[in-house]
This record gives sequence, structure tokens and C-alpha cells, in this order.
Amino acid sequence: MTGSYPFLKGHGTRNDFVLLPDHDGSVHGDLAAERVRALCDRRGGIGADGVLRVVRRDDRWFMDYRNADGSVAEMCGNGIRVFARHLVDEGLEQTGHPLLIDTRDGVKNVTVDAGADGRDGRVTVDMGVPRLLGATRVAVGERRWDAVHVDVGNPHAVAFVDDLADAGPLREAPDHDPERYPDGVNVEFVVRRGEHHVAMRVHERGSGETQACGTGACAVMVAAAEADGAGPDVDYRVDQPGGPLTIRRTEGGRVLMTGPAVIVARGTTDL
Ligand SMILES: N[C@H](CCC[C@H](N)C(=O)O)C(=O)O
Repeated sequence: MTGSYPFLKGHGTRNDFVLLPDHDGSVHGDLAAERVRALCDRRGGIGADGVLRVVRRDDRWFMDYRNADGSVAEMCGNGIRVFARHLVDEGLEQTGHPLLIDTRDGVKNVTVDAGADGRDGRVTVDMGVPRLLGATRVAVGERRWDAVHVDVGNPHAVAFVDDLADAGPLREAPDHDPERYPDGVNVEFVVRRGEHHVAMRVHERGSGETQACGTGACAVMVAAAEADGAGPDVDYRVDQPGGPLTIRRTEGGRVLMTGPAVIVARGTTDL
């Protein structure tokens, strides 16, 4: 790929993404990891936690998500809200009815509410049924914690801590069980803030510490609701440095995540 091409910049609770329109796949094809790294570079590039390529696949929109290091991940919760906001803003889809968006973790049902000015309406995503896969351990330096393995389409380890500062600067991936997580893991550190109210930090596989993680917030909610013995249809507030998300687990165990999604810029680049 040579020459300049269009991009957009957007974020969901300050988990930020470069969007690459590529509807028929002719612009970027199989996106090279080095291009993703260049686009996500916060000094030499546009800067983002990940890239969302916008492409048609089998008569649906497919969210081709990549982490900032160029690695591929199954699903991105904040990203799919921004992806859906983009489709609506461009008139490619309408608000108010479920959009079926394809991902590497299957098709997700996403509803974009028309915001006050169409920019900041809330977006609700059916994230499917997260799986609780037992106890594990994570560590940062000399500090170790029990954690809960939760699969949200992508892998998570959720550790309840006394203080979010206990996790330290989180400049490196926390130590984890390589046999349980052969492809790496997103690690969340959580404190209680009240009934059905938690706060978290996350070190994301392939992106480092981010200001928010949608799949991570769902993993945290499920771990907390399980520990609380909470019944279905209880809204949990999950606070993150980038802002709160509302997460609900339905009767059938499906998790609905609701939060903002904003497009902040459009442009062209030749990165
Ligand atoms: N920021 C994303 C998570 C990306 C997951 C990725 N870091 C991985 O699983 O490797 C979210 O909002 O769910």
C-alpha cells in the first residue's frame, strides 16, 4: 500500500483507536503488524491503543481489530462501540435497532442510541456469555494475587486487590501462568467501591496499561457478580481511569455492556 489513505480516530471511555475504512478490502488487505505499530505510535504516528479495520465480510461489517503491538485479538468491547458509532455517523447503518457486527469472536448485537447531537449517544453491546474458568495467580514484581480466569472471547485474569496502586506502574505485563494463557492475557486489578460498584485498572495484552477495556470490564463484572452471588439483570458500575461502563448479566448469562463512543477526528495518512 503506497500513497495516502483515509483514517478516523475515536475512543470509548478513552480506550482509543485508529479506524481504517477498507470496505472491499482493496485498501489494506491483510494489515501488516508494522503498519499497525506505526499508526498506534503516540509520537511518530497517529497514536492509539489499537486499530479497527472496517471491512465487509460475508455480507456483514467485520471489525478487524489489532492491538497496538500489531497482534490480533478476538474481540474489543470499547472498539466495537466506536466501530458501530462510525457506521452510524457515515450513514452506513441506522440508530435504534440492533446492528449485527462480525468479529473474530463471532457476530455481536450492537445498538447505537441517537445521542443528543448524534456524537455521544450510548452504545449497548451484547457481549455473549463470558466463561468463568477457575482460579489462577498473577504477580507484579514480588507481589502475588489470586485471580479469576474469565474468557470473554479473549482471555482475562481478574485480581481483587486492596488498592489499585498495589499493582504499581504496570509498565510490564504482569506475570501469569503461561500454560493457562499460551497466547498472553489481559490482567485486571479491581477494588470494591460499593454495592454493585467496582473500580479497575487493566494491563492489556498487546497494548499495555490502557485507560479502559470493555471486555475487561465485562470480565471484572462477572467475577464480582459471581463472588456477590448477584442474580440476573443487576447493573454493575465499573469505573476505569477513562470513565465508567454499565455492565449487566441477563437471566441466560449474556452480558450487556453500555457506554459512550466518540469519533474525534478524520484525516488522511501515508503511514
Ligand atoms: N481494549 C479492548 C480489549 C482488547 C483486548 C486485547 N488487548 C486482547 O485481548 O489482546 C476492549 O475494550 O475490550
